[in-house]
Amino acid sequence: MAARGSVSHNALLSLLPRRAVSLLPRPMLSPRAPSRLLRPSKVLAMARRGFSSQEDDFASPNDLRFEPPLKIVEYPHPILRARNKGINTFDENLKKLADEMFDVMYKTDGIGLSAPQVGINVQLMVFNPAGERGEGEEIILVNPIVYRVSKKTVLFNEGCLSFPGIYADVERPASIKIDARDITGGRFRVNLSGLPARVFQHEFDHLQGVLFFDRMTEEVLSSIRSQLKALEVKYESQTGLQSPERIDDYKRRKEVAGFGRA
Ligand SMILES: CSCC[C@H](NC=O)C(=O)N[C@@H](C)C(=O)N[C@@H](CO)C(=O)O
Ligand SMILES: [Fe+2]
Repeated sequence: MAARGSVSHNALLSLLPRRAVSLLPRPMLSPRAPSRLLRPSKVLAMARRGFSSQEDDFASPNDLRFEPPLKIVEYPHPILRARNKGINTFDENLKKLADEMFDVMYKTDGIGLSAPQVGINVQLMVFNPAGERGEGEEIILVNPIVYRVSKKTVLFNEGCLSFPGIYADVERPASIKIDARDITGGRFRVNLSGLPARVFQHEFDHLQGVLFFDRMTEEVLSSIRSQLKALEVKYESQTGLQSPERIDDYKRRKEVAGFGRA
């Protein structure tokens, strides 16, 4: 296994099934607005600069400040719906943050974790589909961008660390092509399929403020409605605040329809 925090692009490639990926720019989904297809000229300019469309809104040192041990933020905390800033400082603090995210992910039996789930609103995710320290490969992705998803979709019974104990079916593309930066700031492109594609998409959604129940059918959503309400009640009694969202008043977010395709 590669050392924590230093998973290389090559390690990621060796882990995952891979088909040749064209280097030609293709329409890309912006992390700021996942449903928006960017113009090829804009994509090219962004690729040359090496940043996503959020370059005007990067995280400051203050945005990246954290106190270990990290705690998982649960639904319906508004942090999970807040905007997540891009990262352009690849320093020791970022490595420590990723390290701490792995710690809390393993402790809570997770296979992936996004920064907003630990209260840090930035474009960072970690995952290890093996779910055990010392097994599988630890992947860290910074400023990920999805530029292609497969037409083929698959159902999977998903759980989310921000919704403890709740599992339900979510349909997502079977495979996906992404651009991202690694923990040192190096850029790479990769194709994901199988469980890595599933975990990536779940975490990528978190980076857009999208939660797994936003992608459930009405029928599936009904099956977990009472559990979601219980979390809303728990939030209200713990914080003394009104829940910022209620499943009973739920209106599906337009941008999540069609897996981010306009
Ligand atoms: C299938 S994508 C799930 C990713 C999720 N990450 C953040 O919320 C996650 O790790 N969820 C866990 C509840 C999970 O899926 N855990 C595994 C291993 O225990 C499980 O099979 O429940
Ligand atoms: Fe989640």
